[in-house]
Amino acid sequence: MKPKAPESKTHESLIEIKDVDFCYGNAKALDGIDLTVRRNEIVAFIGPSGCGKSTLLRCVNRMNDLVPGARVTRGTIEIEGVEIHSPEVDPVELRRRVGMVFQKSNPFPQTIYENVCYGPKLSGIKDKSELDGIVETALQGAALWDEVKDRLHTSANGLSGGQQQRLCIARSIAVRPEILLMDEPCSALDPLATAKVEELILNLKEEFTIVMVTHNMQQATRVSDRTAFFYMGRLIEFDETATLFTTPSCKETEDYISGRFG
Ligand SMILES: Nc1ncnc2c1ncn2[C@@H]1O[C@H](COP(=O)(O)OP(=O)(O)OP(=O)(O)O)[C@@H](O)[C@H]1O
Repeated sequence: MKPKAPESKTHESLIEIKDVDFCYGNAKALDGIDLTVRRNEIVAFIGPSGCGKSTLLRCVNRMNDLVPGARVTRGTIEIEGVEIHSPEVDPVELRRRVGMVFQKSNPFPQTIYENVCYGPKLSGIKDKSELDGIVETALQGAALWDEVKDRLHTSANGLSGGQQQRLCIARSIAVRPEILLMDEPCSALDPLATAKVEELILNLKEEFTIVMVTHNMQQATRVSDRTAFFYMGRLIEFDETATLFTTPSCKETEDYISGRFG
């Protein structure tokens, strides 16, 4: 008898959000969100402006902790079965495991090399050859190595917008996170740079689990496995991307994807 193949990790739940309400002061921004993200999938969050996509994204690595008065008021968020607000979870370590890429690329005003090895250095790595290896691997992973390998010690500000965004992705993956959160990572890029970053995101899926906010519905269809549609702080529908965009179950989803509002 053939030995049983090792169970695929593809469908394992990595992030489990259960019945989450979130408030900024007294204003409720999220209402009863239930959503599970599987390992090595790409989930897209879509919906009209102000519906809570970025808020939910920032809940996953507790970035909202930095906003005064902002808090989860109900429900739980677990990563690999551990509630991220429990006392044993160090938010700094959580943010290493759950990296973030922002809408506008934000390289530090330093060299390309220094940008990528910033996180690893902070975590105590000092050995030059180890850092060199980390920088090369991260830049390769971000599909930027060939373009910058001869100018690693020049300023990151000399890169194009698309290259800067890939540098920020390299900086995020240099600390080996498990999850990458991306908040409209292509919204400041032209179509060519967007295509490169989208291709990169698809490749990163082999190693990472990705949750991305996008206003671009074509981008969600090109890149994501599953899509979540939000409206006024609620998760209206969450399904396989092809299903959600072709045969949505809810009227609000249909109205939004067909451009009737938003
Ligand atoms: N720092 C903040 N303080 C107070 N309210 C906030 C803050 N950030 C967001 N909000 C409010 O929370 C709600 C959800 O905002 P959020 O940014 O999560 O929406 P979004 O769907 O990501 O919007 P967009 O697509 O425009 O980025 C909005 O009503 C917004 O005004």
